Amino acid sequence: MARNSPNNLPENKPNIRERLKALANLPAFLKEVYQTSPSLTIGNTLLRLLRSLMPVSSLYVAKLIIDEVILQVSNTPKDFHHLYLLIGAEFALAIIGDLLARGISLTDSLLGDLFANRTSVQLMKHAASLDLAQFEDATFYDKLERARQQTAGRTILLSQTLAQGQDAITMGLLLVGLIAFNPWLILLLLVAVIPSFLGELHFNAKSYSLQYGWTPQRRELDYYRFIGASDDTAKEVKLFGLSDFLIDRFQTLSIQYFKENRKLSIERASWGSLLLAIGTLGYFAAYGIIIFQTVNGAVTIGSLTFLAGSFRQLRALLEGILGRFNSISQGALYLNDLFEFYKIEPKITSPVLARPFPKEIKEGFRFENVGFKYPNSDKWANRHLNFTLKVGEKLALVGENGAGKTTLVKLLGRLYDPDEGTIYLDGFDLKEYNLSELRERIGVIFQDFQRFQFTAGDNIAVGDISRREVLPELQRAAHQSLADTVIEKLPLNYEQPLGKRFAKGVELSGGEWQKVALARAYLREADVLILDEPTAALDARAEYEVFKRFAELTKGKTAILISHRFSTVRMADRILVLDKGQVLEIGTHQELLAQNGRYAELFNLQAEGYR
Ligand SMILES: Nc1ncnc2c1ncn2[C@@H]1O[C@H](COP(=O)(O)OP(=O)(O)OP(=O)(O)O)[C@@H](O)[C@H]1O
Repeated sequence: MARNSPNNLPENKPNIRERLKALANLPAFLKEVYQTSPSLTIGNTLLRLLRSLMPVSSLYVAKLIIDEVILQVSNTPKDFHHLYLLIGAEFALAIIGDLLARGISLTDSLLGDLFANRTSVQLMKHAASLDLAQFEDATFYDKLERARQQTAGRTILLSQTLAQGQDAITMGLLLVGLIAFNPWLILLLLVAVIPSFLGELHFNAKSYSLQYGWTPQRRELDYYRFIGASDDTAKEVKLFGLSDFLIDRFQTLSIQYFKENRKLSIERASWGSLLLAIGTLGYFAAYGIIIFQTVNGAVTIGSLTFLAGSFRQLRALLEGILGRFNSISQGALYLNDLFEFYKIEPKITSPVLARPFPKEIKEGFRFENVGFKYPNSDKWANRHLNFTLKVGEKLALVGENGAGKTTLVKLLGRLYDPDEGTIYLDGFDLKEYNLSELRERIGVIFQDFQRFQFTAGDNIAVGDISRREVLPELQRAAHQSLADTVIEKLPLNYEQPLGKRFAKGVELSGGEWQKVALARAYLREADVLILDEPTAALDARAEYEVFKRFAELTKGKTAILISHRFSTVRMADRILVLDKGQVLEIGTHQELLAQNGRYAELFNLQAEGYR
C-alpha cells in the first residue's frame, strides 16, 4: 500500500488563486443538484429568496414600533391603533420567518439525501466502466476514496452555497440602510471582519492539505478497521492472534494523525480568537458612533435600534459569508477530486466502429507473440505466446504457481490488453470487436470467484443477470454444475441467502461454493468457457462428476481449463504447459508424454503420489 510519511506530505497546499479557480466547479455542481430534483431546487431557492427579506423587514418594523412608542409616550390622548398594526406585522414576520426557515431546512435535507444517492450511483457506474488495471493502482484508490467522501460531504456544500446567496441578498438590503445613514460604518465593518476571514482562509488551506496528504493513511486505517472487525477475516485474526498487532498498527497511525490535526486545531483556535477580538472592537466602535449621534439628536431612537441591529446582523452575516466562502472554496477543492475521478477514462474500450462478435466462431483464437506486464510491474507475466485455440477445442493450461495461466485468460477476456503482440479471433484483432459482446460470449469462473452475500439463486444468476427471474434456467445450470444437491438441502432453496453477513444467511463449504460458482458458467451458455481451477475445492467424486459433465456439456464449445490436477488435465484435447509466462510445450496428453518433457515429468510425479 502506498504510504506517505506524514512528515513528507505531497506538496499540495492550495493557494488562494487555486481556491478561487476551484470555485469554477460550482456551476457544474449546482447543475447536478438541479438535475437531482428540479422541483426541490426551485422550491428551496424561492423559500430562501423570501427568507432573505425577513431580517431587514423585521428590523425596520421594530424601528417603527419604537418610534411609535416614544411618540405615544408624549401623546395625549393616546392612539394605539397604529401600534397594534405594527406589533401584528412584527408577529406575522416572525411566524413567516420561522416557517420559511423550516421549509428551507426540510428541502435542504431532502435535496441533500437525493444528491448523495445520485452521486453514489454515479460513482458506482463510473467505477464499473474503468479498467481492472486502474483498480490495482494505489493512487487510483486514493482518488476513489476522496471522490467517495464527496457523496456525504457535498450535501453540506449544497446548503452552504444556497445559504450564501440568501445571506448576500439580506446583506445587500441591510447595507442600503447603513449606507443611507453613514457610509463610513461600512469601512469599520470591513476592518471588523477581514482579519478573521483571512485567518480562516489560511487555516482551511492547511487543513485541506493535511487531509489530502493523509488520504493513503486514512485508507490504511479503514483497512485495519475492516480486517480487525469483519466476518471475512475473523477466523484468521483469531487463530493467528492478530488482533493486538492490528490494533497496534491502527493506533500508531491514528495517533500520528491525531497529533498532526491537534497541532493545526490549536493554532487555528488561538489565531481565531485573536482575530475575532479585532472584529468585536470594530463592532463596538461603530456602536459608539451611532449612540453618540443619537444623543446628539442626529437620528431617532428607533433608528438607533435599527442601525445597531443592522450593524450587528451585518457583522454576523459578513462573517458567515466569509467563513462560508472558506468552506465553500474548500468544498470546491474537494469537488476537484470528484470531477477528476469522473475524468478518468477506461483504456480498454470498444472501438467506435466495433466489429460485431461473430454469431458463430469459425476458426478460433490465435495468439501471436503476445506479451503482458502488469501495471507497476517490470516482470513479464506472459511473453512470446504463440499458439492457437481452435473452435470447439478444449485446451488445458498447466504450469507452476505464477506461470501466467490466469493472466492469459484475463487477456482473452480483455480485462487487460497485451503490451506486445496480438490476439486474433477469426483473423481479426480481438480489440476490434465489440467489448461487451465479447465479454457476454466468454464465460469465466476464476479461482478467486466471488462469494456474493446474495441468495443462492442470485449467486447463480450473476452468470447472466438477465435470467435472474427465470428459475428453470437457474435450476438447469445448478443441475449441470452439481449445485442442485447443495441448494436442495438449504431451508429456503434458491431464495436462501448465502454467507453470514446478513440475517438468515447460511454459509457453504468451499466445495459447495465452487459448485454454485460453476453454475454461473453453465447459466451463461457462452461460446467460450474458461474454468480457472474449478475443482480445487471439490472432493474426488465430485471432481470426476464435474468433468464428465463438463466434457458432455461443452461438446462443440471452445473451452480453457486451468488445473493442477493431471487427472483432469488429461481429458483436454490439448495441453499447454506454461513456464515463466512462456509456452514450454503444447500437444495432446499422449504427445506430451511421448516427448518426455516437463509435462511428462509433472504427470508422472503426481501419478507416483497416488500409487
Ligand atoms: N494483479 C497483478 N498485479 C501484478 N502482478 C500480478 C498480478 N496478478 C498476477 N501477477 C503476477 O503475474 C504472474 C503470473 O500470475 P498468474 O496469476 O497468471 O499465475 P498463475 O499461473 O495463474 O498462478 P497460480 O497457479 O498460482 O494461479 C505472477 O508472477 C504474479 O505475481
